[in-house]
Amino acid sequence: MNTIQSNIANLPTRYGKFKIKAYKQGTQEHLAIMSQDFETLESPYVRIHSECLTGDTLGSLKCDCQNQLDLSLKFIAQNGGLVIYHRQEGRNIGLVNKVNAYALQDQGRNTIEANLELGFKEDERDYSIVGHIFRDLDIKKLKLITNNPEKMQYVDSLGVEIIERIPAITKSNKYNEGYLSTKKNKMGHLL
Ligand SMILES: Nc1nc2c(ncn2[C@@H]2O[C@H](COP(=O)(O)OP(=O)(O)OP(=O)(O)O)[C@@H](O)[C@H]2O)c(=O)[nH]1
Ligand SMILES: [Zn+2]
Repeated sequence: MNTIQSNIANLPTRYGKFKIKAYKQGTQEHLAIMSQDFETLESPYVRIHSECLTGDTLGSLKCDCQNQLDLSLKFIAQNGGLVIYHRQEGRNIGLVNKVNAYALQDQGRNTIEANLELGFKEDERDYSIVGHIFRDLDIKKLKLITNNPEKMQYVDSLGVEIIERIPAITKSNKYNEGYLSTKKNKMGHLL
């Protein structure tokens, strides 16, 4: 798919100073958020963060997304690396479908059952933009911040070496316990 990209700009944040670059693939726009020293790093820390408006922005307690994003931005500001803000909301089913999935979860379905009932796979994400960003930013080895083995397999399939996996585990609460246990027991997440 045709991809266009922006120039690099400065982004000072509450976590520290970053540089950002935007990429557009089809109708989706994504961000690479880099530490100041990014270009000097041989094997940067990398977080591929999947967009979750309800968690990242609204502070929803139904998932662990906001805590993971917070942890990643803090860690990368301090230790050097890159957060890819991968804008595939709701494991790429979009907001309307994700809210419908949440309505089904209100009736007792788990996160996988709700997706299947709406006619989607349990995970519809496509990581091709990540490969594009790695090539663009010349990343050949990295330390990946994730609990998701599928992300590791994807990075591996690009021929990019994962030197180390850093777990992205945050404190659970009574609203996301079920979600986290489904991810662990049914989706193979390393939790
Ligand atoms: N369809 C759907 N998407 C959800 C639900 N809860 C969270 N999401 C989305 O799931 C994505 C985050 O996936 P997670 O499984 O939490 O984590 P991950 O990105 O696969 O793995 P980590 O790298 O370990 O964080 C985001 O795009 C969220 O919007 C849900 O119940 N249904
Ligand atoms: Zn979330």
